[in-house]
Amino acid sequence: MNQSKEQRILNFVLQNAVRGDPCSVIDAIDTYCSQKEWAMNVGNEKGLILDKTVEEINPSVALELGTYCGYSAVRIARLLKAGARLLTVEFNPEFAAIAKQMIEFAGVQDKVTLIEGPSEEIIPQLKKKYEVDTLDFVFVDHWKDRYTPDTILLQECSLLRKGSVLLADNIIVPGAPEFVNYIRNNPRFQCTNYPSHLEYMKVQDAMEKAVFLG
Ligand SMILES: O=c1[nH]cnc2c(O)c(F)c(-c3ccc(F)cc3)cc12
Ligand SMILES: [Mg+2]
Repeated sequence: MNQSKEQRILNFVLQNAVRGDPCSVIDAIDTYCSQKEWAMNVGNEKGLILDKTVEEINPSVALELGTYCGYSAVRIARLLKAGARLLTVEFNPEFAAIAKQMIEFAGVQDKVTLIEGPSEEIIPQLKKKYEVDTLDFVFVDHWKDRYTPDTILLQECSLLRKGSVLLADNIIVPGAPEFVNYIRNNPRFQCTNYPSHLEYMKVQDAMEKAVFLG
């Protein structure tokens, strides 16, 4: 049966990166996706904005919505302090299976809990089933139509505290105009826009940071 693009990305990592070395996994994915096949990893330019945000917050508990192949899960987990953890949610079973192998090969599996399912079902389970109190950091990178409803759901489930930081990808491409309108006009969030480029392309994109004010 024909291999998927995501399987080809994983194979390239297994053959070209170093087991247990997250940076080599990140570099291998970026090499493959810039030279061979484009894929929707956050990439290295926006990835540096993600890195700086994670380092600034130094989160104990982080949530990622949209795992895909695990590129940003590895990016985030490699920066987490001892005992800190990342919960990452992926709806697509094929993507989740690839991401699991990617996370394990990178050697960050002890910091990462990969949860397969729709975000609207997983978010309400985080407190009781996944023993989350509140989230220090949320990387929003799943599907533009879920950005606003899931941000509202996080608040309804009391998962945000004063100072919790959301970082959303793809503000320009594919774009999340309804989310931008919601979050920038919501007095409970302090927003900052970070212009950048679409992964592996010379196309304008941006990330939006939103700090919950409590
Ligand atoms: O669906 C997505 N979820 C999360 N991140 C994405 C992304 O970073 C993209 F670039 C894109 C994208 C896909 C096709 C294009 F032509 C442009 C952007 C999509 C997603
Ligand atoms: Mg994205």
